[in-house]
Amino acid sequence: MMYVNWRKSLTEYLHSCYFQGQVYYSLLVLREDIDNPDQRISQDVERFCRQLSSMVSKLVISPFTLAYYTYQCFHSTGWLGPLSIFGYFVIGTMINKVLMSPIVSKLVQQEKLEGDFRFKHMQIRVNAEPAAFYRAGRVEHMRTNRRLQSLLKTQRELIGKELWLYIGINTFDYLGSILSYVVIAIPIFSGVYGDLSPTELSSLVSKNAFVSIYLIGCFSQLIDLSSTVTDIAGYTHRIGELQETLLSLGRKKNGNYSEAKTSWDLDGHSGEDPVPSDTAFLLERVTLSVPSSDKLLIKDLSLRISQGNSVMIVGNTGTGKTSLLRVLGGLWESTRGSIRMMTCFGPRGVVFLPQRPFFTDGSLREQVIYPLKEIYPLSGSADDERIVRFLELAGLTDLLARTGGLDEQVDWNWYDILSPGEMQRLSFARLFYLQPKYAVLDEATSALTEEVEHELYRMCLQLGMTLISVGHRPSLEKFHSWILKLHGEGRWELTRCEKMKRLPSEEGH
Ligand SMILES: Nc1ncnc2c1ncn2[C@@H]1O[C@H](COP(=O)(O)OP(=O)(O)OP(=O)(O)O)[C@@H](O)[C@H]1O
Repeated sequence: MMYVNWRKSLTEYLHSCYFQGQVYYSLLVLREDIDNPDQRISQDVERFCRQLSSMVSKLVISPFTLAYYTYQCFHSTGWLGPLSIFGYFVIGTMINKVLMSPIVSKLVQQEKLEGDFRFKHMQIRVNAEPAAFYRAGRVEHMRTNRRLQSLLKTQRELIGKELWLYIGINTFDYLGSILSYVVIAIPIFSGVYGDLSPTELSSLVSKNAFVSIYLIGCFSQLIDLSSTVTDIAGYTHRIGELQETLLSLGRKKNGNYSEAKTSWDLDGHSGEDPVPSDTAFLLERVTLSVPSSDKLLIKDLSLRISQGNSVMIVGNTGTGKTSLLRVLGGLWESTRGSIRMMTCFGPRGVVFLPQRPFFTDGSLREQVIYPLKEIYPLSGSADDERIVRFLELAGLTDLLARTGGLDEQVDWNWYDILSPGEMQRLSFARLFYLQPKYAVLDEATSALTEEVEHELYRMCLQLGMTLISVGHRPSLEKFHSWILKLHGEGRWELTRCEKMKRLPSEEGH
């Protein structure tokens, strides 16, 4: 029995070494993740602490059990027993090391990809509303799936490699059981136990009985399996819940916005309702309340937003300016009245610049052309020139140098390396690139100076966009034909803006 315990102690020790490797690499990955502020850190810290306490307990106990059983083994078999067991496990360790090395690097890769995948999820959760304004569902789905696929591929490779390690560990377990018989056989056949009766001898041998050792092993495997089954049951439950939620959301889909309008239209067909081509939104007696509290924001608003008639929405904080844009974008439903969006999302229709700029992962080009997956409508150097020109117009020439080119794959988080003003400038570069007929700007220049704001708005008008903007500065009024003032509690006021007329003469300067 003592040989068996010996073997177990050494196996445990080897496992703890392997475990130590895992923990060490977890630490490296953790450090890498700290560079990217991520909810994952708290989970990793928790996991790490659990692993660490388990490892420390094993490392503390192992030397004592090793010393004790070495002595016991030496006592009953002489030097031969401990030496053969040590030799056996040294060979085992060497083979295990060969099998473990590729696993450790794969494990690191898997942890990194898992972190990237979770980070992407977190990014979408945090920026759900801005992403929805961009109708970026499909493109973000594609990008997230790409990360998931590479994570799954690495996990499959890891499982393949772990299989060989487990085969190795089990083989050593099995051969170790036989070795325990061999070790006890040596003193028996060399006459050390010559004075024992056959009954006493058989009881000595039965202490190392192979079947009982293996049976215990089988039972512990079964017990291990039950924890796996518990995990699977938990995951299945969670996935079931998610599926039910998605199904119920699908059923509740906003009737005012058809499937065609949930994505961007690049061909210019809105697909339904033959309507005056110069109208973007038609609101008839719209009443709008906050969904969660029924707080009345706008009552009986009728408005037609058509080409050339830019509208500026003003009002105090919390009066419902952004909420009105949410309704226009189909993110919220109105309480009463009808809202018709008569154009499509995208370059031929309307593009929203949400209050919080939204950036995805990827190169500078991907930020500018977002949420398009590919450049549009030009390609090659002509498109590069356009992008560079629009970056210049947005005042971001230095960004091109910082990123090292339009297509340089950067692994930074765009939110970390851009100032709020630069984020807004980059959003405008995107808008210039997409050149929609209508641009909905929600405090899109709040972090910029009046001069820069003037330049950016002037450029929008030069590119033929009709603006629907939310803003606080009176200096913005001159870019709009109408001012919609929200007073709160449902009250509003629509006035014609005379200042707009002065703009063309200014452009001459
Ligand atoms: N997602 C939400 N869920 C519930 N209530 C919300 C949500 N977003 C905003 N509100 C509430 O709706 C009201 C109007 O908010 P909204 O964002 O439209 O204000 P706003 O006029 O754009 O203000 P600001 O000038 O600060 O941007 C506020 O009382 C706000 O607390």
